[in-house]
Amino acid sequence: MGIPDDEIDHDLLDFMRAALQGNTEAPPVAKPKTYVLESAQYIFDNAIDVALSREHVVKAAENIYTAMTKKAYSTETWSSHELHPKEKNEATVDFIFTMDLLNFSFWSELPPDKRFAVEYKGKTWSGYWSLVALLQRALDEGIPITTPSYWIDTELCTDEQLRHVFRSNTDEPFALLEERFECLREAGRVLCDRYDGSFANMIDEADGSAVALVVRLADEMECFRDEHMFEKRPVNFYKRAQILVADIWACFNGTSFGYFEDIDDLTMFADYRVPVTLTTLNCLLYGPTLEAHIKEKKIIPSGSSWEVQLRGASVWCVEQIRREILRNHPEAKVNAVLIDFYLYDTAKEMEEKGTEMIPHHRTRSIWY
Ligand SMILES: Nc1nc2c(c(CN[C@H]3C=C[C@H](O)[C@@H]3O)cn2[C@@H]2O[C@H](COP(=O)(O)O)[C@@H](O)[C@H]2O)c(=O)[nH]1
Repeated sequence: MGIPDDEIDHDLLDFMRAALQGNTEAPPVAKPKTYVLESAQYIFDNAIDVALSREHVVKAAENIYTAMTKKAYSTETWSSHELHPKEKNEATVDFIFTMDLLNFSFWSELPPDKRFAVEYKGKTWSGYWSLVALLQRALDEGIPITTPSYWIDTELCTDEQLRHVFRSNTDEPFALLEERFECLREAGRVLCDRYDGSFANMIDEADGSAVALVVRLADEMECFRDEHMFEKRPVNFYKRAQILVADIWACFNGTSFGYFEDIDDLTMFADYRVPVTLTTLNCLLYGPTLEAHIKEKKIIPSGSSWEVQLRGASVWCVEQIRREILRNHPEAKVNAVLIDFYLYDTAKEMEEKGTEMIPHHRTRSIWY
């Protein structure tokens, strides 16, 4: 069986053919690569504690395609969420950067009325939405929490002030608060030193490539460098760098700041919520020891073999679902980003409905 077509570098092949015919023009600039999909395939091929069910992937692909089509699931869905910013301007670019800089580790072992929560617009928000709510709350209070130059202003942006921004409406503090402050400081320094204090300028530098922007984020900001070792090899997930670019793309409907020619090259975002949906759909399977560990809500250390297998298999599973959908529906407007968004929203809907699901895995880190 030959190499799948979408893994052949056609630019390189064209260049080699031309060179053989004596045409020695400058070679094409090598396309940047995140190596997330290669990492996911390597992890999956060498995993012993996770597996995929081909039969359920095929079934899930059809069900997901049907549901997404019925819901007309598209980039427009992103802005339909109540708390997501609606304006299509640079302030929204700053908002999304801040949001995805801090988009990690919201899980809590406390019951819903005791876990970290933010009251905003008459509702109580937890998880990812508590972050979006507290950013909106700070802006309403006149605190420029989405402005990079503010994050490095030691006079105004004190830890005290940040603790006020991240205050909870319960007794539980936000997880990894100090690490979040460090993310703001580091990103603030880089954006102010190199991009005139604006992520929009960094988007410009990527020149319409989502992959180049993800690579630039991981290269230039340690807090986006979601890289680990598995079986003696480096593996990349770049979850927050990828979801940042995806959120910009979705918010701006692929235009303006959200224009990216290679958005389809992004992968699923390896978090702790979507694997629950994949498991509930019986696509992602855990070995008995790992499954028992997850069901007992025991900690899985960041960077451990189990955690890397779980994240890699989730990315690879969504890739198989994506390929299956496009195999049966070549015209479908789906990519890993929209499938991922749909799976995350489905996880939240199932949670709301009290659907019986395996608990999400417990890893505490700044990566997701
Ligand atoms: N793979 C993936 N992971 C996502 C999201 C989102 C929210 N994305 C919004 C944008 C478009 C979508 O329609 C959503 O409206 C958050 N997360 C991750 O989940 C975890 C939070 O879980 P919980 O504590 O239950 O809120 C945490 O790791 C967080 O980083 C996503 O879309 N995909």
